[in-house]
Amino acid sequence: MLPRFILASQSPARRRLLQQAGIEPECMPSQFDEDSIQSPNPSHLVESLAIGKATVIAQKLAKSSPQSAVVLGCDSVLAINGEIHGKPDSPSHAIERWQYMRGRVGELYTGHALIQLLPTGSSRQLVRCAMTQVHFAQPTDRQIRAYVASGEPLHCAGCFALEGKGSLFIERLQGCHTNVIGLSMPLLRQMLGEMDCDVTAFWR
Ligand SMILES: Nc1nc2c(ncn2[C@H]2C[C@H](O)[C@@H](COP(=O)(O)OP(=O)(O)OP(=O)(O)O)O2)c(=O)[nH]1
Repeated sequence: MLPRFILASQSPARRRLLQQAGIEPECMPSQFDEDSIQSPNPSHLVESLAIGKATVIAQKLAKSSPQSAVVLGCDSVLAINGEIHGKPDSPSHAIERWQYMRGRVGELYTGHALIQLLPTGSSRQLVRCAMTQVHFAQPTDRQIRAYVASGEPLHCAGCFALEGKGSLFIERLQGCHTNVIGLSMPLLRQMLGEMDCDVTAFWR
């Protein structure tokens, strides 16, 4: 019987990454209050938020009958020149963000929290962070306005979708590219391995 893979996220991008890798997750958004955790350290921030999201769902599942399942929570932020940014607040905020980001290099951090629920009722957890450097191109103001008007950047922590129109404005990356989208797939494989789970066990 396939172990359950629970994605504690509403993110269609994260779900798509898993599905494209042959994992069909059960999506259970955590509704975790992301404002409840603040930190000047981006990796500490995203790891804390990721475990907060995963714990909400793991605790809900633990109340039902003991089962084997893994719960994955994630959180992504963009750090640029020491400032940490989540999703833009508004279209005008997204325009300002791009006018600042263009020509610069940002660091996209994604926290990953895995909680393994065992049939014995016990559980164990792992939290890791991955960082990818993002080299931004220099779109014109008109291009920035057009990109923001498309709506795409408004739902993304880095204010761009790497696999979408945003790809036009990213010169290059240094590090894992799926990490930028919201979930580092090689890191997921490594974390599952540390929990004695082979990622291929989730392939249908
Ligand atoms: N499609 C796409 N989405 C991206 C990209 N970069 C970041 N994102 C999205 C993924 C996440 O949905 C969002 C990061 O925000 P969070 O980590 O707080 O997750 P979110 O609040 O969306 O959902 P969650 O808290 O996991 O239920 O930005 C990208 O390159 N492509």
